[in-house]
Amino acid sequence: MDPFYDPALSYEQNYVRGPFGVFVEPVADGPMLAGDPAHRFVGIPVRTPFGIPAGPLLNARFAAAAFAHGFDVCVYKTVRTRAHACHPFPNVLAVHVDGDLTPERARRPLVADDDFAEPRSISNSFGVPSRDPDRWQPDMAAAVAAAATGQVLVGGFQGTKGDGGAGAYVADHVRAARLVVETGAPVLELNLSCPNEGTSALLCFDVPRVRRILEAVKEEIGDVPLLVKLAHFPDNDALRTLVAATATLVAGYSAINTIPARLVTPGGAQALPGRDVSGVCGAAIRWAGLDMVRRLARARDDLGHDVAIVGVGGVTTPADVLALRAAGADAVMSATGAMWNPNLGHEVRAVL
Ligand SMILES: Cc1cc2nc3c(=O)[nH]c(=O)nc-3n(C[C@H](O)[C@H](O)[C@H](O)COP(=O)(O)O)c2cc1C
Repeated sequence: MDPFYDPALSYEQNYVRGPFGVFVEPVADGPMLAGDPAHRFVGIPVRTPFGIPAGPLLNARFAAAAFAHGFDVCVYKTVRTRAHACHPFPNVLAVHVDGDLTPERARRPLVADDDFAEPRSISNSFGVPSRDPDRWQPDMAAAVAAAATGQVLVGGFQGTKGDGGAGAYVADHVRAARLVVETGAPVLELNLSCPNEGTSALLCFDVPRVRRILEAVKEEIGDVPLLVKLAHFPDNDALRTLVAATATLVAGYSAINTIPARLVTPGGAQALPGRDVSGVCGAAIRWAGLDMVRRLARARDDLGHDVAIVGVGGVTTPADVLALRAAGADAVMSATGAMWNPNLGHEVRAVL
């Protein structure tokens, strides 16, 4: 099936012309025939606690198509407080991993090309592009409005480092959160784990800084549920420290983001212009999403916190969704899997 985001086109071309494939075909029964919301997600009634995480849904047209095709919990691609350019093309490549992308395997280069065969793992390297808030706020509001009964749009955002030091960085997160709330998004998701920012030190591993940011954001947004997006934590003590320090400030944790690895062409040259490391997602990281959900669920139970867990990583089938739910996920999302199978929402509705 043709993906709804076309890797052969630039981010900008996808933004302007997309989505593609099944997502632009008419929907027979329409989203309004979704039936009664049988589940709750962070207190909100939803038809199914399944959808698409931050990334593939570039704007309101993509989000509306995802809702219409039965993805009931959808995250708008992460935005910033100011315009930010996309990394140079290409942004999505096929990545060839023989088996799981373990921490040990991720230390060696991976071959990347445009052969998107199954089992499908890909890399995405955008650098979290954003339009100016004047542009994305009305569009995010349109995405919020595209949700039918039993569906929810999550507003994805992150802070941007500037010249102003730690205080300004915290303030930028607060401003971003406020701008997202202004769109009417009923749930927010703060990305603490982008590996495509040109730094190996992901924000989610810096617990004191994360806590400072979350306290300030929480103060700003009050009761609007806030999710935070995490990377895979190899160290379980570090994960438990993060949960203990933040669980009273958030409505839930989404895990995982991509796993960074060095990408080379089949000939051994650097695969992407200007950056040698890129985030890998899809089949090869399924083990890591499952592992994080299990450990987050254990930490939640041991520490006695009432937080939601959103399982992400390598989900391509309804069986993958059920496995993450059995591991403790309250909701499940698929990026790579949904891009190449836009019918996955309907397939998951049949089992949840
Ligand atoms: C095209 C694409 C763009 C992405 N952009 C973002 C983003 O802007 N913010 C974010 O938090 N995660 C982003 N991600 C990561 C996904 O949300 C998800 O965590 C990751 O792809 C693992 O899920 P998967 O194995 O189902 O793809 C992106 C993923 C893809 C495929």
